[in-house]
Amino acid sequence: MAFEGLAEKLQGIFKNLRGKGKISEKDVTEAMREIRMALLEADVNYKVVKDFVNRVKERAVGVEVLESLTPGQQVIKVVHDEMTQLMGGTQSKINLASKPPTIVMMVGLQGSGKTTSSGKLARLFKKQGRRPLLVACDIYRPAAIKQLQVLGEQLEIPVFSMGDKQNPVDIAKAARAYAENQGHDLMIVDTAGRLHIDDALMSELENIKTNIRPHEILLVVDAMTGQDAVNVAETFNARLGLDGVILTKLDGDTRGGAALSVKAVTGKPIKFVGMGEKLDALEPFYPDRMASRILGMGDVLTLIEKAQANFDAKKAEELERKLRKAEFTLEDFLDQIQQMKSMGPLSELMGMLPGMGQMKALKGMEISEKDVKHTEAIIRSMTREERRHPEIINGSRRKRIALGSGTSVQEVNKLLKQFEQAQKMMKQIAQMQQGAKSGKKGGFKLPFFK
Ligand SMILES: Nc1nc2c(ncn2[C@@H]2O[C@H](COP(=O)(O)OP(=O)(O)OP(=O)(O)O)[C@@H](O)[C@H]2O)c(=O)[nH]1
Repeated sequence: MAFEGLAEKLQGIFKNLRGKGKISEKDVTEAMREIRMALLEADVNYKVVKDFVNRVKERAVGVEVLESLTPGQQVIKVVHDEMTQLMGGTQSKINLASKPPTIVMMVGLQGSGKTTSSGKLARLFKKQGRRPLLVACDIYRPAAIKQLQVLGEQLEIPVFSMGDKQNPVDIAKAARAYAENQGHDLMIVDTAGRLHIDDALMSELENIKTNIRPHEILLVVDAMTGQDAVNVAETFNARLGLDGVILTKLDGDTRGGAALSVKAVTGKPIKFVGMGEKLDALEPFYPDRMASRILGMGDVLTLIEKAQANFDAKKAEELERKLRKAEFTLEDFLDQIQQMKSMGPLSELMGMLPGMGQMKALKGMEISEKDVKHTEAIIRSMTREERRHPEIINGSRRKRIALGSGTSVQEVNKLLKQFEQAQKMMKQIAQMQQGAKSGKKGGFKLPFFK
């Protein structure tokens, strides 16, 4: 996960502060020195670090912080606020045209994830009820047009292309006429990239910009390249005037410097972040939520949104009913696993839970894709009766299930044990829920259930 090293260090520093009943200016100075080091090690631009630390320190040594009842918490709040500001304060959205189609021009270096992000963005807009058109203007990289066409097919979004013999400016102009004709309210233009910034690339992009006057120019940069990404953003901004940035590959183990420096250095906000290779792995960028993730406070809001987008409301209701009656079967267990899987990698989900980032022990416990596949295979190899009444699964049945699922008897045993524990836990939760409903002390409500 991105930011892991930084998050760990910051949490260590905060733990120290929280542990003190009263903190002095000297404590703050010491903490700021450590924060400065942690940010520099995370590859945040040195000037950005300097300004950031100065701002935090100025606020943190104020009377309202030091004299407060919870000075440690107050310092953390100041860091959170300033970090949110550093990344742009609030979410920045795409500029939409008052008269459609909105034209979004995607620019960036080769391999930054430009073509993939064009597809992901088109998908997001389609989900919001728009009619996007993808436009293939990268005539230099032989496979680029094909790549966009394949993405278009997967997403069921039309792709406009005129092959690689026409001038990109002409293609873009023809695409706009086509979009107007066909009632597309949005077009996303995938332009060519180069390995390095060069004059020919910039001139071509300027030319396209002058001719189609896009409402939004988005630069795609790879978070893994750290400060290089920030330099690239500065150069593109100087020549083209960007509206925003898409930071890709934030699912990798980047130290986080780019995310924290781009806005401060270029003045242009990050609008989306790429969180994986899959086409649904593009998220709107919320500075406050990202700051929470970095500071180990979790990102419960994004987690809830993901859950809402992926969990089937009917199934959730059904599950609640079963929970109440303590009728949780292996079939439900399989359903749960499948729904969890569609929310994305477990490691990413755990990073969004408050305090989870710190729990090193959990890392070892992480369920791999392979485990999930085996669990699915085992449950699928059971008969309906066995799934509903696992207590009938005796030795010979276990052998048959192991054989059928291509696993071992030990794995089948392990799964049945895990299920038994899950069932016990579910029973307890159900009892506590009943307690909560009847107003008994100690009851609590399950998240995601009304
Ligand atoms: N892990 C991860 N991989 C990504 C992400 N975004 C893109 N990629 C991968 O990065 C690689 C390059 O992406 P492309 O979209 O082909 O890059 P491009 O910028 O269009 O490259 P050119 O067309 O050559 O300019 C592909 O393998 C993508 O799957 C992301 O957010 N996370």
